[in-house]
Amino acid sequence: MSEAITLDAVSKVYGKGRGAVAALREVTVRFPRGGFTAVMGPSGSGKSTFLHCAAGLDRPTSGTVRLGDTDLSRLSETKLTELRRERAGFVFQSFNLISSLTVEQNVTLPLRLAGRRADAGRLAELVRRVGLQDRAGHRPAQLSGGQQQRVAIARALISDPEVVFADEPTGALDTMTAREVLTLLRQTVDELGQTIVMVTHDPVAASYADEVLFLADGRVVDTMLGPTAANVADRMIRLGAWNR
Ligand SMILES: Nc1ncnc2c1ncn2[C@@H]1O[C@H](COP(=O)(O)OP(=O)(O)OP(=O)(O)O)[C@@H](O)[C@H]1O
Repeated sequence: MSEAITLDAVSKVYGKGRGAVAALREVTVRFPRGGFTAVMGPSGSGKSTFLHCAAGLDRPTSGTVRLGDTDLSRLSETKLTELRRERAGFVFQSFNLISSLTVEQNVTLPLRLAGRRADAGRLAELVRRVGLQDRAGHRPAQLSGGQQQRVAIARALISDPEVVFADEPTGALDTMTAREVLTLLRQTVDELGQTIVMVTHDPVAASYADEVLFLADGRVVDTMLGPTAANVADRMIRLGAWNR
């Protein structure tokens, strides 16, 4: 099968009765292997819920999520945790590094949690790829925000995951640093064939993707191939994303 992730009629309802909120409504999407997809939409449109359901961090109320051929709804919590650790990588806005561990120890943590050892060659290659070969023994507090996010990217890639989920990966970075991080993500797609799904509110960040998925009110309302920042911004304005 050529899809990395498939969502079929995925709905997510928070709460019950009159207070219930439908955060996702019958969302059906296929993410191709080796593709870089950005997910955008106004505040409250369901982006985080979408990412959490797609990544097996949260369970849909109905519908099916598949990673490769694996139906996530059939997995126990333990199996789901294993799947996330071994077959997915995560990059968050706030880096989520462990402050007492060095760069190399942070990068290899997912493997060690799975009881596996890092291949020394692969670790060195990844640390070099993210430009931190001179910082391998440093701790996060000794690094800039951009460097910390590059550690997080190497950590996301160490298990050679089928997909990397990125949640506002440049949200805490200045413009220049954000571009370096986005270029690095783009290179992992072009050079390693990595699949990336990235939630962002930034049209410039979205322009690094192959395709943009626009959510509004829990539904996919549009897609855009070969996005430019200007086209994405225009579409977001028409969705009322930045109305006050
Ligand atoms: N744990 C929860 N309990 C109740 N409602 C929730 C919960 N999480 C999200 N929601 C609601 O679901 C809807 C979608 O939220 P979600 O966080 O997925 O949107 P988003 O597009 O990521 O928003 P933002 O851009 O502001 O982060 C919103 O109406 C939100 O209030």
